[in-house]
Formats: sequence, C-alpha cells, structure tokens
Amino acid sequence: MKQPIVKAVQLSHRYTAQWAIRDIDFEIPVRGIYGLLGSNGSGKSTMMNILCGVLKPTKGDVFINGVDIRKDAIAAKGLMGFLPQRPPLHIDLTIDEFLTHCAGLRLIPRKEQANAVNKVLEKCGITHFRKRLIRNLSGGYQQRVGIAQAIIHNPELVVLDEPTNGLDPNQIVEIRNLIKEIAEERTVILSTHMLSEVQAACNYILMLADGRVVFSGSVDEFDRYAAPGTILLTMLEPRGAEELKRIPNVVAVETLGGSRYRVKVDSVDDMLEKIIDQSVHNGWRLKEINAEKNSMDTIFAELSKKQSRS
Ligand SMILES: Nc1ncnc2c1ncn2[C@@H]1O[C@H](COP(=O)(O)OP(=O)(O)OP(=O)(O)O)[C@@H](O)[C@H]1O
Repeated sequence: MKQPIVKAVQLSHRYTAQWAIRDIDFEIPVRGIYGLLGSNGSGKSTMMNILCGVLKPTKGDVFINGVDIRKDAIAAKGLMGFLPQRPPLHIDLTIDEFLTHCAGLRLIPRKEQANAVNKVLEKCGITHFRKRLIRNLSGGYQQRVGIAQAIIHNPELVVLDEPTNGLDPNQIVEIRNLIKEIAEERTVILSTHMLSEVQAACNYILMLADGRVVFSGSVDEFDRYAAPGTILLTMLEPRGAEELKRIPNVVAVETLGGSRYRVKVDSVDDMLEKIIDQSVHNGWRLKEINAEKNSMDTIFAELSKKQSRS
C-alpha cells in the first residue's frame, strides 16, 4: 500500500508549561500545495520544525513516506527540504559557493554537485546571479536562494515557513509562482498567517488555532466558511431597500450609505444570479455585486466553536 507523504500522529509540544501544539493528527496522501494557516503564535513554526526533525516533539510521531523521523532521522530528512522562517544563508558566500556547500551537506556525491547546482539555479531563476555575494541580493532573490537550498537534493517534500514574509508585492507574486512550479514535482507545505496567501497558492488547508487543528480540507471546502450568507451590492442610483427585500429568499437588507447594500440571503450560490436577474428586470443599474468574505478572525471563531462542539 502507498504510504502517505506525511503522517502526523498525536503531535504535541510544550516549550514551558503551556502547550504550543496539542494532539495534532493529519495525513498528506496526495501531492499538492498544503497551506498551514494560523495567526501569530498558533503553533505553525513549532509544527514545521517538528515535521522537519529540527525539534523533537514532547509527544507524538511523524512519518515521512512511512519513515519514522525518530527512528531514522537521516532517511526521513533525505526525503525533505526545509526553508525556515529565517533563511539559513551564508551571506558572505556567492550563490554558487553556498549551493555547492548545501549539496555537500545533502550528501550529493562530489562529481554530481555541479550538475545539481546548475539545475537548481535554473529552476529558481538565479543562474545570472550565481557569482554574486548573497548579501548583495534583494529580499526576493535571497528567498529564491533559500528555496534552492531546500530543493537541491530533489526531495519528495518541501516545507517552507512563511516564504513570502517581508517581501514586496512583486516579489510575493514571483515567489508564489516559483513555489507553484516546484510543487509540480513534489509536495509543498507552506505556512502563513494570511488567508489570501493560501487562497492564492494552495490546494489544501490545515488551519491551526491555539495549537490545535480547527480545519483540514480543500480550499473549496474552506471557501464555504469564507463565504457566509451575505452579498454586497452597489447600484448606480440609490433604490429603496424594500425592493431588494421583495426578492424571494432575501432575509434582510442593510443600507450601507449611498447606493451600497448588504443583503443577507439563505444561500449565496444561486442568489447572486437571482439578484442580477432582478436588477435587469427592474432597471436597478447594478454597478457591483459580490459575495462578502468573512474575515479570518470570524472564520477562526466559527471553526473553533464548531471544533469545541464536536
Ligand atoms: N523557543 C520557545 N520557547 C518558549 N515558547 C515558545 C518558543 N517558541 C515558540 N513558543 C511559543 O509557542 C507558541 C507557538 O509558537 P509558534 O512560533 O510555533 O507559532 P507560529 O504560529 O509560528 O507564530 P509566528 O507566526 O509568530 O511565528 C507561542 O505561544 C510561542 O510563544
């Protein structure tokens, strides 16, 4: 039987008296980009450090492709690459020197190292800077070097801790695209505290709150929580909220000022279409309409409540 790429069983860790993560179980059975989502202090870095064998959990086990990380750390670590929150770069080396050093650390035979470095330089789009000192690179390029060291040994799994943190908007898009590219050949787990980041880059979400898993599933499943029963709409001219209230299945209408309305409905899915039809029929001259997304705080609260009830 095929082993899951990652399996965590009852993972718990405490640094001092308080548990940083508690009783976490999950499996990654198929390839894709998995977003580990949670606010600051929710336990993401603790989880990632444990998954990568950097931190020994107080309790629980991690298996990478069926290899128990406690029993055979070298084999398990050979299957993965890790980019911690602070990239482990030697800034006084050139990219070439640094990646050759990493290839050695990853036990790539000396005569294959140049080839491995060339491949990863190409993959990460940094070949033209290979002779440059890492200290003289922009944040985005330093992060590319960080990703390059994580994939130099062509691992099955790559774990990236907040890979877009501190980058400017252009660099964020570039790094996100690079992550999508490297994920074509392997599984990627990335952590972030930004909901928009997982929605833009990931296929699956594992959400942590106070060290516990409060959601695990696909981004589509998660979006059902993100889209509550509210629609925001703007018309070119203000119309009475009464007209909107007459549409079947509209539960309530709130006027937001000017010609903007928040419409509470039973289910957002078919109501967007119904309201557009009514707008055309009644000549409302609709300017903008969309399902209102919940803030991450609201989703956290919702999911945490659900978790404590189950
Ligand atoms: N070395 C440490 N010693 C003591 N407590 C720690 C240590 N590292 C983390 N913690 C605590 O464990 C909890 C989880 O922290 P962790 O860094 O894993 O969260 P995080 O979700 O990665 O947060 P951030 O996004 O801020 O890095 C927090 O309460 C944090 O204060």
